[in-house]
Amino acid sequence: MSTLKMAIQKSGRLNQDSLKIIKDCGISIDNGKDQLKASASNFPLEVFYLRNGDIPQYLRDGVVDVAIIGENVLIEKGQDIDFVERLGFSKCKVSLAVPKNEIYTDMSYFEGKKIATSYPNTVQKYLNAASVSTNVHLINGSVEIAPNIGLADGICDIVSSGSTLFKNNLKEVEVLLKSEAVLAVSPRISVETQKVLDKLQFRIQSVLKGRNSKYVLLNAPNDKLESILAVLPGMRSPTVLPLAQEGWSSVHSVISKNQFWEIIDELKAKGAEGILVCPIEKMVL
Ligand SMILES: Nc1ncnc2c1ncn2[C@@H]1O[C@H](COP(=O)(O)OP(=O)(O)OP(=O)(O)O)[C@@H](O)[C@H]1O
Ligand SMILES: O=P(O)(O)OC[C@H]1O[C@H](OP(=O)(O)OP(=O)(O)O)[C@H](O)[C@@H]1O
Ligand SMILES: [Mg+2]
Repeated sequence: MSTLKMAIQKSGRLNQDSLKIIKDCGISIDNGKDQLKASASNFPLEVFYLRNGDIPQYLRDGVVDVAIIGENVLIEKGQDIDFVERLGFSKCKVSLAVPKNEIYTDMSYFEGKKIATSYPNTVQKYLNAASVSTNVHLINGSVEIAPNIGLADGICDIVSSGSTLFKNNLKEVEVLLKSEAVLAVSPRISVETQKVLDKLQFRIQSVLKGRNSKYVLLNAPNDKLESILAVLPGMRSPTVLPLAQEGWSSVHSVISKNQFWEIIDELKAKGAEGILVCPIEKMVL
């Protein structure tokens, strides 16, 4: 079997969650701190620790077969590279921001002005779509400081909680895109290696489904069973087992994290008792 070469970020925001998802797929890698490359002992996988910004080019050249990377970086530097899975972590936006006390109505604000950013292509595309002519100034870090030191009138950078903007007296005025970590694939992946990727992707999907679901156990009086079962989805349908105590049943089901609290409230209102909620490690449908 051929070996799948995967790039992950060497250090930074994506590193820990990328290693965690590989681990949760049951794959053991030696992630010694100073190594730039590591092999899995129980799956045909090699992991390369690289700078996030360099990864699109490595994918394009086929130096690596797949990568865990922010969708924002693909949009900026790898429009020709597809991704096959959204991974549900490192969620953020790429936004334009201006000093807090500026009056902002629309994109015409930026006409003839200067924007500092690490995302020049993304910004330029947005400016073109709005037919605004602006000077885009590339800087690689600490972008939010630019307006305060007179380097630019506005900035375009990643926004998550908004606290970096707040601390620098800036306000978000346009959201250019929303992003999360994705599994990107080299256009040069071989047919043989694609088979290994399919296996890995199957595992990743099982892990993600598990992360997005909870296993719920509860006790229900038999006379209320029907209405309780009506709010429970389950994988196929809920499991119902008799309790030792006459007139009661134990109900087991799987609930999506998104609907979780609504369903729990409804279950309680309908007479469910002793509700237990457990994490799901993996889910294979
Ligand atoms: N504050 C944040 N909240 C959520 N996700 C973020 C945040 N900042 C960055 N990200 C996501 O994590 C990715 C990596 O960000 P990070 O700042 O660690 O690396 P970088 O400096 O852009 O890249 P490099 O590895 O080239 O140094 C970004 O491309 C983005 O997708
Ligand atoms: O909206 P917030 O939650 O404040 O997050 C946004 C900040 O996070 C990122 O920087 P990071 O902390 O990764 O530092 P960096 O500039 O060194 O990459 C990004 O470049 C923003 O500055
Ligand atoms: Mg950063």
